[in-house]
Amino acid sequence: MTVPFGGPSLADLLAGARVVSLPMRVRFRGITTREAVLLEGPAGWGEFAPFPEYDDAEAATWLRAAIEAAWLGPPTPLRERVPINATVPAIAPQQVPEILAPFPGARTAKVKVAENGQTLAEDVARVAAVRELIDNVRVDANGGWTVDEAVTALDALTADGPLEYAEQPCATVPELVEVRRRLAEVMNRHGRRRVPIAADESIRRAEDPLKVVRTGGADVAVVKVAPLGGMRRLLSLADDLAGHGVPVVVSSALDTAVGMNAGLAAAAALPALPYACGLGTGGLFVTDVAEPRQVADGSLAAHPIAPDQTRLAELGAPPERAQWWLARLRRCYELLAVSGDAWDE
Ligand SMILES: O=C(O)CCC(=O)C1=CC=C[C@@H](O)[C@@H]1C(=O)O
Ligand SMILES: [Mg+2]
Repeated sequence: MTVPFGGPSLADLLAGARVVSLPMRVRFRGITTREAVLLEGPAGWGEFAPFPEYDDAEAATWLRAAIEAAWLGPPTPLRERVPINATVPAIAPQQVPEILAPFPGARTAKVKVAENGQTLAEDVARVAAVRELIDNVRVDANGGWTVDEAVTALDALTADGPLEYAEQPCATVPELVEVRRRLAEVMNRHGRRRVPIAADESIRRAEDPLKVVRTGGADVAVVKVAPLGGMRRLLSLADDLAGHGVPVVVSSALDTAVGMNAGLAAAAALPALPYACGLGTGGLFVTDVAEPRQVADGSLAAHPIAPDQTRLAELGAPPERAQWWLARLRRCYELLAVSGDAWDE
């Protein structure tokens, strides 16, 4: 069997693998339990946690990122702390103060909108409740609107104040281009500040992550370590995006404390960090695999933390789920090995 990027063998990976299952405080992205495989290697810990519905080809990229973290370690940091945004799931307005409590000093909030089964009035009420506590608000629709719905919704959501940006208002790149153009007209007519468009799924799930930028569909790019295949790949994409004048926002993929190490390390190594990062999602778990990092003055310390053995034992996944994850890890390893992938340092 070929060993990918001169890194670990499959036996090395499995030797240090722990499958965990973390209960969540609130439903987020339709899930209430987050499962992950944590890998211990010579450079530290890495996390393999592609969402269950992803196929093996997409999941293999996440494994690449896990191996990079545990066998190669983080890139050289340029800062010690990383500013983060508060993340607000699609909850009722009354729950907003409780959701914002674990983010002391956060100056930016990201609010989920366009949730299945909810109305625009609910989105408007949630954003209004957030604005009472944090005035710089961005929204994330996860591609849930049509072009018409996005224009109507973003018009309504800016009636009482500007939005920092709207993340993935529609699913496809041509729709993002259209929304961006139509919104500029509407905002201009109302004499309001333009709503910049941020691309998330159009970057992390795309064959060509630069396409959305080249076609004029995004002002900002949301970048995540695991779906991009690692910290160094994220840094290299950020460099290409900077060449197009597009800044990045590093976000989590609902990572455990181990996966968060990689997001924070990537953010700490970026030459420019103009936006608060979506790396404050640790608070969405009831318990995490390490003592939770505390948010102070709206930022998190960037240095890596190791998982706690007692917590790992307590959070161990049920045997059938552990088997499912280890079988997935084996298949993804084979895909990486066959692709002959190599570290591009
Ligand atoms: O960006 C943030 O504030 C937190 C991260 C976050 O929102 C997400 C993490 C994981 C899965 C995604 O559905 C979601 C996102 O769409 O950005
Ligand atoms: Mg998003």
